[in-house]
Amino acid sequence: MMLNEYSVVLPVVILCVSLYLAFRKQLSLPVVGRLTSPGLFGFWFPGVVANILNTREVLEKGYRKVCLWLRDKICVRICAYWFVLQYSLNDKAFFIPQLEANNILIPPAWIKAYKRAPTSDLNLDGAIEDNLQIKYLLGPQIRQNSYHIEWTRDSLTPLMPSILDWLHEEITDCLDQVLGKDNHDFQKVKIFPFSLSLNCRIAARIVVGKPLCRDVKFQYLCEQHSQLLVVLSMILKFLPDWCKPLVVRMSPLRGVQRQIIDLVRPLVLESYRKLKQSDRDPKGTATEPPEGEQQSLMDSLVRTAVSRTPNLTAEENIVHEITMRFLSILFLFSGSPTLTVANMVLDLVSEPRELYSDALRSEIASVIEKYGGRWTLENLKELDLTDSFIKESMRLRPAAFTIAGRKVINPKGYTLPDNSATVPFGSYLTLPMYAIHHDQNHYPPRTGDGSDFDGFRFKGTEDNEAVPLVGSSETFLSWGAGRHICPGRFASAAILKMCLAELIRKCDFKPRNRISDVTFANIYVPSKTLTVEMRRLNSE
Ligand code: HEM
Repeated sequence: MMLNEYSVVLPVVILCVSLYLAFRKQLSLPVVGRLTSPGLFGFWFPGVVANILNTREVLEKGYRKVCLWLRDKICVRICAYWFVLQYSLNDKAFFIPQLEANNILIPPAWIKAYKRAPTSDLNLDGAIEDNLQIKYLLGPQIRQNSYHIEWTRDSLTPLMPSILDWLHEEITDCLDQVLGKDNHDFQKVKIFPFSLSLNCRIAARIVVGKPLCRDVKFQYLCEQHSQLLVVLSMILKFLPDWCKPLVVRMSPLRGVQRQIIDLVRPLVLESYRKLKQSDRDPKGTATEPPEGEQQSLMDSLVRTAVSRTPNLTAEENIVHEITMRFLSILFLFSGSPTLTVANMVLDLVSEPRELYSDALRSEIASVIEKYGGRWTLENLKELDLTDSFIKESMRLRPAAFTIAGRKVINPKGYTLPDNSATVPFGSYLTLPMYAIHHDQNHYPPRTGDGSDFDGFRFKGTEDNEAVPLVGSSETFLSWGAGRHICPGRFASAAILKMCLAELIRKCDFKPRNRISDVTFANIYVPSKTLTVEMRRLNSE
């Protein structure tokens, strides 16, 4: 048999990783996952790989509960502790051995204490940096000076009422592009790429405005950039720090960024020069909608950047800084909002039409008619069924299995709220969102056919108040939790509602079965090749 370099390198890599895992400092917490006992060399490795491939099953195993009656019987409790491996609902943390670090799952009972933990102990930036590698891909300033959070809260959200018309226009134009303006035949649309392009358009319209957001080359570059960030962050995660810049330089990323910078430059410079000439609002907040052809929030982004970065004066540095900030906002839109739009359309076509589609269509038609064909924040608030439908879709199909990940950055470690263990520096803590969202004690199945999906469960009834889409709670964690809860959730909820309303108002969909989603490690996404048959309605 011929020996090649792989037959030598691969066993050495497996041996090194196994040795590292076997001798890594062990936690005194229960372990959940396959083949997790550190036996002979190499036995950890398949266990860790199995945990990556079966994250959902492993997490559910750790969360699983016995019925409350059994839980109260002490002998069953002891047996359950040792044999059934149910931790979260017994108010215990557990950990899943992974390659990069210990991944500790916090039980729901500790969420309040978890949210209050000081940032000097548990830190989001550390978790983001390790997972998304933003420092290497978009530059260290994005998280060191994260003024886009302030911009989202103080400019984007308050200006939503004035920019809804632009976004409405963009959704319509995107549908024209995908389905054709006058074509009323059914067409197969790949739902994930469609959703990605719609969300990239929305982000571009907000930040760079028209006409650039309509430029086909610019649209292509934005979509390519968003996808490159996902792939590269996954690769960089497993490489040593010293070679990361090299890998990024060898990838197409910098080339795509350079082209985007060239296209965005004139807009940034126009806004910056305007700002220098005016002495308006030095605090960097915007209270009025922008005017003029460009119709974007570029002015407010430049103003926030300049007020939060006093040493930013050279024009070329400003161009680079603002483009990178735009690309991080674009990345935010190409993540959860893209998955949510794809998932809500898939839920719409796969759930019984008579239960949801018809009711949503008539709610949307009556609201838009009442307000003369224009969407406003006020009339979007009247879409109670639409609000609930999107929330149910987000509940059942969150973008990840766990959420609110934090890294332990205190060198002395972090002591768990029940004092059961001190988790060492570098570990990750996170909440088992998927398992909480799928817990039938919080969310009973639909009456009638027992399906998990109950699209109108969050709407108000005579006995219960509505639970709005933007709301976050210990049983609905899609927007995160605590001090880092998503600042874009108000803008995002309005945009999601308008997207679904416009899709339902303007299109007809053929029903289809929802085939299983793609799961890998913590990721849970619809398949990129899934198609939905849709056509423009004649009345439009
Ligand atoms: C479906 C849509 C969205 C979902 C489900 C979502 C969810 C989240 C989650 C789970 C977090 C982390 C919270 C935590 O760790 O506790 C987050 C953070 C964040 N989101 Fe969103 N998001 C969405 C859309 C957006 C949009 C459109 C924007 C911006 C324009 C945005 C801006 C941000 C920012 C800036 C942060 C970081 C906050 C911080 O570091 O303190 N999000 N989002």
